Amino acid sequence: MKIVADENMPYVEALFTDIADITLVNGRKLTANQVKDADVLLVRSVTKVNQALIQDATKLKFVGSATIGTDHIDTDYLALRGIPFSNAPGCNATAVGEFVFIALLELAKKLQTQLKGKTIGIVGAGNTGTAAAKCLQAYGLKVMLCDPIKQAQGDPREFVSLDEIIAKADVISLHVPITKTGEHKTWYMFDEHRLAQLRPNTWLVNCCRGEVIDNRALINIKQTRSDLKLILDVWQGEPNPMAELVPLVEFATPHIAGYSLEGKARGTFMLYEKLCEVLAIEANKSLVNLLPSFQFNQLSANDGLSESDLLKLCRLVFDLRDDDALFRQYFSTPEGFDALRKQHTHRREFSALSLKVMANDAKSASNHCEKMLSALGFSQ
Ligand SMILES: NC(=O)c1ccc[n+]([C@@H]2O[C@H](COP(=O)([O-])OP(=O)(O)OC[C@H]3O[C@@H](n4cnc5c(N)ncnc54)[C@H](O)[C@@H]3O)[C@@H](O)[C@H]2O)c1
Ligand SMILES: O=C(O)[C@H](O)[C@H](O)COP(=O)(O)O
Repeated sequence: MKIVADENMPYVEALFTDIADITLVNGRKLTANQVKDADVLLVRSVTKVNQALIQDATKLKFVGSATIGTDHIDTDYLALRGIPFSNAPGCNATAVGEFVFIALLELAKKLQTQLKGKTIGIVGAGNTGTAAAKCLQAYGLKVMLCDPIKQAQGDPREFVSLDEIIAKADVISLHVPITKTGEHKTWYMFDEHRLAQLRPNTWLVNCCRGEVIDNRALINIKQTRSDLKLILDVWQGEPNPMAELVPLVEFATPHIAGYSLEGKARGTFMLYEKLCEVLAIEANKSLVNLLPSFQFNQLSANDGLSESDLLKLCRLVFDLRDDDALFRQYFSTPEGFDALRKQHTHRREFSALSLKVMANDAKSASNHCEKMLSALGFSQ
């Protein structure tokens, strides 16, 4: 049996060697010829899986994408061919949630202000939006959720409209899939008109898909609205972001919000489990055994962490400034965007770090700080 897999999918060899021969390929440049004798195809978001790619792959019995998004997959064509498909919903939600939290702490630091006290609007309350809300609420921030689809499905959480988020939130973070049609389409959800409605000093975060914001309109509005602050992990036209936009952005990263080591491992592992199910074989590997130990195993923190202390702690698992600096230097070089993603030093999730909080006051041993760090996801 032959598995063709994206070379940027970690742990493929560790998980699939016992099942099949593995050929690793450049996912962005994958050709129909490379796939034609594959039994299994494992991709990431950069590979368009459609009729043109797989029509000659007559032996194909499974396609997996180690991603949350499925906009690169022609699922109708796969269904027509009767080829089972699985993505990896939720695999990198924690990574995205922590990315948003850390990026906002970084932005507050850069602007010499505080994140504490701000009201956050989350647009799209699925896996990643919920994970972001969890971190932000753990830090005591007021979070508003907008998700008309979940609301209509009877999700018991409280929801508000997008207009209310735009009118009331200090920070807006986007967590929707890219959809081009229908009542809730998200393509250019933030077009010229919506961008013009943003309140003074709004912080806008996009780590879902670039085309949810009209990037040309964003460039135009930033020319006159320096009060708007931007954190962009995703870009219209990847892998070629609009060069004029990058200097206008406070933090710029190459679509790596979901790139924690845990998130990537979870994505590959979910496909491993699914393929075992499809092939009716036992899944005898374990996810825990894949992950290396973290270099900072256990730390003690003093009670009463300031926002600045909290950011220092977060930087131990992920220092966003490194990715931002590399992005500005290399995004416009040939293949620079993809190289930055490939060479991204996989960060860990908060759970990799065990923290013991030393109470300043013996009476407050079970203190607020300990609870907050635990709710953020740090181990204890
Ligand atoms: N930057 C990254 O590294 C990264 C990582 C993971 C996911 N993503 C992207 O983020 C997207 C969201 O991921 P997820 O795991 O949260 O997906 P999800 O499917 O769990 O949640 C998406 C939510 O958006 C809601 N939604 C759809 N249209 C909406 C609209 N018009 N207004 C408000 N809400 C709307 C849906 O009802 C759903 O609850 C993915 O589709 C993917 O494109 C990016
Ligand atoms: O949709 C997703 O899951 C994310 O966008 C994912 O992080 C994309 O990463 P890629 O598959 O391109 O490595």
